[in-house]
Amino acid sequence: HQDGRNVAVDPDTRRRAFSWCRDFLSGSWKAISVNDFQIKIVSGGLSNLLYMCSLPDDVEPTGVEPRRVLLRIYGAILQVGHPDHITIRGVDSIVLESVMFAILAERELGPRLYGIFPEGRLEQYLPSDRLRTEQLGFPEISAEIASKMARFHGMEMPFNKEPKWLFGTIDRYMEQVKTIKFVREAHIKKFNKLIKYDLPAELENLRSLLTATPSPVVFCHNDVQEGNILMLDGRENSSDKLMLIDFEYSSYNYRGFDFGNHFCEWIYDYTYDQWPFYKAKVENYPNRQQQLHFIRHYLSERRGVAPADQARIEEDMITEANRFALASHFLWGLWSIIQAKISKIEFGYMDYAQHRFDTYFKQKKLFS
Ligand SMILES: CN(C)c1cc[n+](Cc2ccc(CCc3ccccc3)cc2)cc1
Repeated sequence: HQDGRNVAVDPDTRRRAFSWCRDFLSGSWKAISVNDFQIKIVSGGLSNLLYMCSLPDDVEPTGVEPRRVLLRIYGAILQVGHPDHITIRGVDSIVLESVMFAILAERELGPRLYGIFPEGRLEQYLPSDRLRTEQLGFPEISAEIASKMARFHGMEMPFNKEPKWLFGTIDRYMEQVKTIKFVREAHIKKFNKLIKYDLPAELENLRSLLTATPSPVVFCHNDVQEGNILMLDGRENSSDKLMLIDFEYSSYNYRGFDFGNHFCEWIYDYTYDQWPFYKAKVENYPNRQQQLHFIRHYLSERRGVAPADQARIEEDMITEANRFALASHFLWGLWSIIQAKISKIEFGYMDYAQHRFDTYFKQKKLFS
């Protein structure tokens, strides 16, 4: 639970938050004063600022308005390619992401949406905990992640259905990596080690391998990792206890990427509190039996598949997932090299990139 540190919220944010809650939630929110208004910081990351806003305990909602909401204030993001200045997030991505959030909210696949305005939005506050990396492998949890992913993939969304996100993003990152000039000795040494992989040549091998790997184009989450999965409070005995969140990178994409990327995230624990601030255990990558378990629950949303076909379908999906896992290593490996240059967050991005590419070449031998 991130009930927010005791950090006081600055008066200006308190005033703006209060007026958004009053104007967009209405009901009892119009009956309280700014002093009665409760606000606590949930997370003050660089990309988004999150606050929990509540009515005072002794005030009940008069109608359908929620008594507690999550206020998200869009942060400026680091525009890659211009590492020396922060630009305001591109308008197009805010509009697309807001439409996506609203549609998923209405279809009950994401948190409810109570207010939306240029600076941010008011979302349903979900009492919950984020999953821990080790929980991804728990059979019951893995089964529910698979069925939530299947529901996500079944969505018809008003976005471009050309599957250009994966290699469009990889190609863009590759161009940026080619122009990066590291100055810190530690970065230069690690970068020179990475160069030995001849990544531009390897990218062409990956492109042809995946072109030869059939994978349906569906609406993908693209970042199904433990930090983006909520374990909802009070659902201990329910089979519906998880919610996928953070759709910032969602797009039409090859289904295999969501499988393989999620399988890769079983390896990486980002909560490690010492350098390099992640823990990698390649042995945690799901084995064949765990992959089958995931795929069977993903397919269980489907009806009437003949048993003989089922075995063949499962086998093909295992190949599909493990080949697209290579794209996950490649994509986030390149992303991490760029972050090493532009990010202010203390994290072993170059070490992480090296690990992703090392694992890429190891798994390539096994799966392709
Ligand atoms: C942009 N995007 C959807 C992703 C980027 C990277 N990754 C892999 C990944 C995830 C998390 C991290 C750790 C980021 C972090 C940095 C400092 C402190 C805590 C976490 C690194 C790489 C997944 C998705």
